[in-house]
Amino acid sequence: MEERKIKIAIQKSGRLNEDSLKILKDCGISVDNGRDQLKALARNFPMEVLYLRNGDIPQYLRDGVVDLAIVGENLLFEKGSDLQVIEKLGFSKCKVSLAIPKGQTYNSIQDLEGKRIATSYPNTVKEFLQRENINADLHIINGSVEIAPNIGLADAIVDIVSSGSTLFKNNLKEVTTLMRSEAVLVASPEIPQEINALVEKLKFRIQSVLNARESKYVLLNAPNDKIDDIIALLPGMRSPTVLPLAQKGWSSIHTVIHKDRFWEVIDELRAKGAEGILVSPIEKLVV
Ligand SMILES: Nc1ncnc2c1ncn2[C@@H]1O[C@H](COP(=O)(O)OP(=O)(O)OP(=O)(O)O)[C@@H](O)[C@H]1O
Ligand SMILES: O=P(O)(O)OC[C@H]1O[C@H](OP(=O)(O)OP(=O)(O)O)[C@H](O)[C@@H]1O
Ligand SMILES: [Mg+2]
Repeated sequence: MEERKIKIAIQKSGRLNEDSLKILKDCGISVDNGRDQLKALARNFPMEVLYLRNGDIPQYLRDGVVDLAIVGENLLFEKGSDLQVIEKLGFSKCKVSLAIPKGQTYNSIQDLEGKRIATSYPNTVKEFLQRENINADLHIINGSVEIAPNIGLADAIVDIVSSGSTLFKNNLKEVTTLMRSEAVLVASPEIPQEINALVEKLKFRIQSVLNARESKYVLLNAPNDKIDDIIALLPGMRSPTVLPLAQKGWSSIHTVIHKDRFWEVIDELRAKGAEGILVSPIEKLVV
């Protein structure tokens, strides 16, 4: 019998499409980009990719039409809170925020009482208003939400904010954040047992890719009498590798540094006498 493949849903076009395909590619799984077709078979992994509208994906997961999907966390909050997130993927980071016209004063959430709020995320806004004990009128619009206050349709909006440039261009200011979001891998509650091992295999690959994206491989040279001081600075994986250089009295030290600590550690290393510091990206990091 033919092996059952993983069916994964990816956004057909939009913010998540490219990075979703990129993460699969980094996992060694290559597929066509979905520009011309709605379904594609991966070339080197038992996987079928379905290219769908983001907003439709929660229902497909629920029905078991797909086993896995990559969506924004904010969409799950809006219409998929019953679905299980199996991995945060670290891209498409954004906020869902409330914004009002720049010229308006804002003291507290209470200012929204009785106001009109335009949004594409009604459930998210309703939950927020309920939590804050506020009554407001919701206007549901599917796109270009930021235009609503300028055309007199609403007093405030709730929409996605990333760089803030769309708010800026529309003369709006962010006043509060309802939630933070990033792309996530989500599972269907109906995943058949026969593909559990495949799902685990994919998860393992994704984790190795994400670990690698977070870290840098660092090589440096140091005089032998500085090695202990330098090693004390290095977080490393287990402990750094120290190899003698051809030049007497010197060694080469190899280690892995988390990208968030990177510049801080490099400055400290230089201060302790490290030289010839070479930094490279890591392709996969299996821990
Ligand atoms: N400016 C942005 N910066 C970062 N992430 C974003 C941004 N805009 C949207 N996102 C994230 O990408 C997801 C998809 O957004 P996008 O606008 O591409 O599609 P959509 O209109 O929500 O869905 P559909 O596929 O149904 O048309 C959002 O749910 C959000 O998580
Ligand atoms: O803070 P910024 O960096 O400006 O990003 C925020 C904008 O990005 C998204 O729209 P998108 O470009 O996806 O267009 P859409 O309305 O067609 O979905 C979102 O709906 C905001 O309008
Ligand atoms: Mg959008």
